[in-house]
Amino acid sequence: MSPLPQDRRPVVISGPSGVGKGTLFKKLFDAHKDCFALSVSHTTRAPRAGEAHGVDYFYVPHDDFEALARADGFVEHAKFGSNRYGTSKQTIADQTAKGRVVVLDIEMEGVKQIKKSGIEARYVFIKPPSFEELERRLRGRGTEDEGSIVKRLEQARVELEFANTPGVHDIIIVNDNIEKAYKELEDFIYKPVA
Ligand SMILES: Nc1ncnc2c1ncn2[C@@H]1O[C@H](COP(=O)(O)OP(=O)(O)OP(=O)(O)O)[C@@H](O)[C@H]1O
Repeated sequence: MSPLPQDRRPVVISGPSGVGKGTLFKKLFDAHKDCFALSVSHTTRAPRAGEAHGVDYFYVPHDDFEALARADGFVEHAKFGSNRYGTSKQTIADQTAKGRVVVLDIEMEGVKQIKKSGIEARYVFIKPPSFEELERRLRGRGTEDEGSIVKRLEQARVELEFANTPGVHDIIIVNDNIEKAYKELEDFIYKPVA
C-alpha cells in the first residue's frame, strides 16, 4: 500500500474551470490508493441522473442546509443560482478520522472562506499555460454549452487575478504537460514535514 503523506492537512485545490484539476487529483487517487478522499459537498439541488447521495453530493433540503450554516457547520458555503453548496466540517473530520488526507476541489470564494475559518490546510492553485489553452480545453471537453463556456472564461480571469495575490497559495502549478504538473503536485503533497 502507498504511504500517506507526512503532512495530513487537507489539500485545497483550486483553479479555473477546465484547467485540469479533476484530471490531476484523479491521477493522485489512482497512484495512492486509500490515501486520499475527495471531500463530498452538501447541496440543496436535486440529484441528476446517475448521481448518488454521499458520492457526488449529500443532497439536503434547504431548511437543513440553513440550519447547518447557522450552526457554523460549514468550512465554506456558497449560492449558485437558487441552490446552496457547502463543505461541512463533519465531512472533513470523518474522512480524516478514517486516515485519509482530504482533498477539496473548491472555487475562489470558498478558498477565501476556508482561509478565514482558520482551518489548517494547504493551498494549491492550478494555472493554465495560457488563457487560449484554457479555452481550448474547456471547449475540447465538450461538456459545456457556449453560454457556460463564456461564463467560465470570465470567471477564470477573476480567479487568475486572485491567484496573483502573494501568500494566498502554497504552490502554483502550471498545468502545461500533464505528467510534469502531476509530478509537481505529488512532490508538493508528499514533501516531508520539516
Ligand atoms: N496538461 C493537459 N494538457 C492537455 N489537456 C489537459 C491537460 N490537463 C487536463 N486536460 C484536459 O482538459 C480538460 C479539462 O480538464 P478537467 O475536467 O480535469 O478540468 P477541471 O479543472 O477539473 O474543470 P472543472 O473545474 O470545470 O471541473 C479535460 O478534457 C482534460 O482531459
